[in-house]
Amino acid sequence: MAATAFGTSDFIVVANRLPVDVVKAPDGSLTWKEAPGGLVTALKPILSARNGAWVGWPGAPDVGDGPIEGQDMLLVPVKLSAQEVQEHYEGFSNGSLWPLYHDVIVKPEYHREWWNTYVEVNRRFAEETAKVAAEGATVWVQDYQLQLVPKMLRMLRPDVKIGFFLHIPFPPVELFMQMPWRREIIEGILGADLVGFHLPGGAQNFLYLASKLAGYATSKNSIGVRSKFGIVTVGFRSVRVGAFPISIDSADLSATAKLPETKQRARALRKELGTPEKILLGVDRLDYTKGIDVRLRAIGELYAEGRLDPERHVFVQLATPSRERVESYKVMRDDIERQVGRINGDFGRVGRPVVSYVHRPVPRRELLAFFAAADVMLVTPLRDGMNLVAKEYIACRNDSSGALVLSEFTGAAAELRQAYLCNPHDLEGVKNAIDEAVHQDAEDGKRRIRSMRRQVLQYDVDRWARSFLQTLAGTVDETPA
Ligand SMILES: Nc1ncnc2c1ncn2[C@@H]1O[C@H](COP(=O)(O)OP(=O)(O)O)[C@@H](O)[C@H]1O
Ligand SMILES: O=P(O)(O)OC[C@H]1O[C@H](O[C@H]2O[C@H](CO)[C@@H](O)[C@H](O)[C@H]2O)[C@H](O)[C@@H](O)[C@@H]1O
Repeated sequence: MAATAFGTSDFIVVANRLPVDVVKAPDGSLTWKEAPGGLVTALKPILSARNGAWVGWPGAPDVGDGPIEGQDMLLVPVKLSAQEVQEHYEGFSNGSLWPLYHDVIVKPEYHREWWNTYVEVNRRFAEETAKVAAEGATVWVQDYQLQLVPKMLRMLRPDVKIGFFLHIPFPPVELFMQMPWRREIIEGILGADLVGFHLPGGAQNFLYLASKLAGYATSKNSIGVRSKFGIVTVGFRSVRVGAFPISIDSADLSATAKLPETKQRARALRKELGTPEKILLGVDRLDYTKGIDVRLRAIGELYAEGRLDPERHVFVQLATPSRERVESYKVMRDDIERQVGRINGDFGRVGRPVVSYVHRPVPRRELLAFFAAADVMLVTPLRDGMNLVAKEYIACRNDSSGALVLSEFTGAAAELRQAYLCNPHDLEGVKNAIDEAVHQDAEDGKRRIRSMRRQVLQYDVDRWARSFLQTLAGTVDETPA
C-alpha cells in the first residue's frame, strides 16, 4: 500500500490530529513537533511502514494549503478556524463526548452549536479524504472526534473500504442515551465496513445500541477476544463489529531501553533524584481521567502513615499539557499542583522534594530512561480506553525487575493480569497496591513482569493493525463468536 504519483493514496488514516503539530514561532516561522497521546504513538509506525497518507488537523489555524510530503507519509492538513477548534475539538469532542464516554467523571455539556460544528468539521474531513483516496482505497477513520466521517465518506466514495476504530471506551446504554444526537452518531459509525473497539464490552455496547436504538438486525453472538466479531445488517451491507486491543512497538522500545546510553541516563536520573531506594513514576497526559489526583492522595497518606519513607522513596510525575483551554482541565491542573506542593511541604526538605513534577512533554529517549529507572510504575486512571504507558513500562523492563500498579478501569488491565491491580475509587485499595508493589518480594516481582512481557512482546502494535486491516479486507475467518 502506498501513496501514488498522482497525489492520491490507497491507504489512508484519518484522525483528528496529524502525527505532528505545527508550532508558530514568535518570528512567524512554522516548525513541527510530535503531537501528544497514544493514538499518534500507535499509528505512526503503522503508517510509516505502509507509506500511506494521514489526513488530520495540524494543530494550528494558519498552515498553507495542500498535502505535505514527509515523515515517510503524505500529510494532508485539514485546516480549522479558531471557532471550529473551540466548538469541535474543545467543545463537542472534549466537553461532550470525552466525559460521556469516560463514565461522566465530569459532567458532559450538550450545546447545539457545538454539535452543528462537529457535523461541519466531520464533513470537511470526509471531503478532504474523498479527494486523496485512490479508487478502491482502504480508509481507516480514528476515534470519537470523527464518528460521522464513515457515513459521510461512504456517500461521497462508495468504492472505498472504510474501517473505524474507537480509542476510548464505548459507554453502556444507560450513559449513551444521554446524548441528544445519539442516533446520528450510531448511524455515522455504521457507515464503516468494520468497527473496532479495544474491549469486547465496548463492542457489545455498540451492538446493543445498533439494535435497540437504531433498529438494525444484529448477530446475537457474544464477542470474545480479538478476532471474533458481531454483525450489524444495514440495508444490503454487513458491518462487522469487534474487539482489537491496541498495543505498542514493543521490540523497538525494548531494544532502545537496552542501549548503553539509555541505561546510563537511567543511572544518572537515579543520582539526580538523590539515589533513593525506590523510584515511583507516573507518566500521563494531564487529564482528569488518568487518576493523577488519586495516586497523589494515596502517596501523601502512605508517607503520613510511615508506609513510605521520604528518605528512601520518591515519586516522579511527568505530565504532558493537554486540552488546556477546557475548564475542567484547568481546575484539575490547579488541584494536582496544590497536592504536589502540600506533599513536598509536609515530607520534603530543602533540595530534596519527595515529589518531582514536570509539566511538559519529555523527549522519547528521556522517557524510556525514566521507565528503565522506575522501580514502581503507577497507572491509576478512573477510566481509560487502553493506556499505552502501562505497556511501554513493561516493554522497557528488560531485566524483569520493577512493578506495575494498574487500575482495573483501563483497557490494559484486561491483558496485564499480573500487575498490582486496584480500584481507583477505593483509596485504601490503591494505597495497599502501592505498598505491596514497593515492598514486593524480588522473585515474585520478576515472575509477574516476565509474564506481562510475554503478552506485550507478542501482541504488538503491528499485530493490532494487521488483525484489524485483515478483518477489514475480509481475509480472516468471518465466523462470529
Ligand atoms: N509526559 C510525557 N512526556 C512524553 N510522552 C508522554 C508523556 N505522557 C504521556 N506520554 C506518551 O503519550 C502516550 C500516551 O498514551 P496513552 O497512555 O494510551 O494515553 P492517552 O492517549 O490518553 O494520552 C504514550 O505513548 C506515552 O509515552
Ligand atoms: O489529541 P489530544 O486531545 O491531545 O489527546 C491525545 C489522544 O488521547 C486519546 O488517546 C486514546 O488512545 C490511546 C491509544 O489507543 C489509548 O491507549 C488511550 O486510552 C486513549 O485515551 C484520544 O483517544 C486520542 O484521539 C487523542 O489523540
